[in-house]
Amino acid sequence: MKTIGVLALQGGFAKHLQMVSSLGVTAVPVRSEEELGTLDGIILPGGESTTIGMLLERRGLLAPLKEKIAGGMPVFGTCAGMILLAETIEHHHQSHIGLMDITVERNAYGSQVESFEADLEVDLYGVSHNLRGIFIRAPRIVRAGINVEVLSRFSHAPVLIRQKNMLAASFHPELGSDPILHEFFISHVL
Ligand SMILES: NC(=O)CC[C@H](N)C(=O)O
Repeated sequence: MKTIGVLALQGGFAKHLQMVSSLGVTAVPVRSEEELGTLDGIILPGGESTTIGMLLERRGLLAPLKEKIAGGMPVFGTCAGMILLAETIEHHHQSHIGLMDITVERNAYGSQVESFEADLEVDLYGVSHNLRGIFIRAPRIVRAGINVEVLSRFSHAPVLIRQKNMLAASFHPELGSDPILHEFFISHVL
C-alpha cells in the first residue's frame, strides 16, 4: 500500500488529502522531518510560497525535503508548491527547494483578474484529457529547460510539467472534481 504525504504547514493541503484518500491511497499530513521518512511521494500544496518556504526552513524541513526529492522521491507541486520547486523565482528572494529547471513569475496572470478557470487539454502520455484548470493568483512558467516535459499549456505558457520524479501544475487540480492528475501522479510518477 502506498502512502502519500501532503505538506501541511500552510495553504490548501486538506483538499489534496481528501482527493488522495478518495482514490483509496493512504494520505498523511506532513509537518516534521520524521514524517518524511515513511513516504512513497509527497504533494506540495498551494498557499503562500514565501510562508511555506519560511516554515520549511524554521522546522528544519527544507534541507531534508530537498535531499529526498533530489534522491528521487516523487513530488507533485501545485501553485505555491510549484513555486517552491522552481530553480528561479523572478524578482523574489525566498527560501525554496529549487530543483526543477524552470523560472516562474509569481502572481503573473494579472492583479485585477486574480483568479480564473480555463479549459485545459492535458497530454498524459498519448492520452489527451480535458480538464478544468482553476488558477488562483497563479504563477506563470516563463522558462522551462530542455529536460522539462510540457503536458499542458494555457495561452502559450506551460501550466503542467514534469521533470523525472517531479510533477508540477500552476493551477489547483485538488479544487476541481476530476482526480486525473492525482491518479496520474500515483500511477505514473510514483
Ligand atoms: N494559489 C496559490 O498557491 C498562490 C501562490 C501565491 N500567489 C504565491 O506566490 O505563493
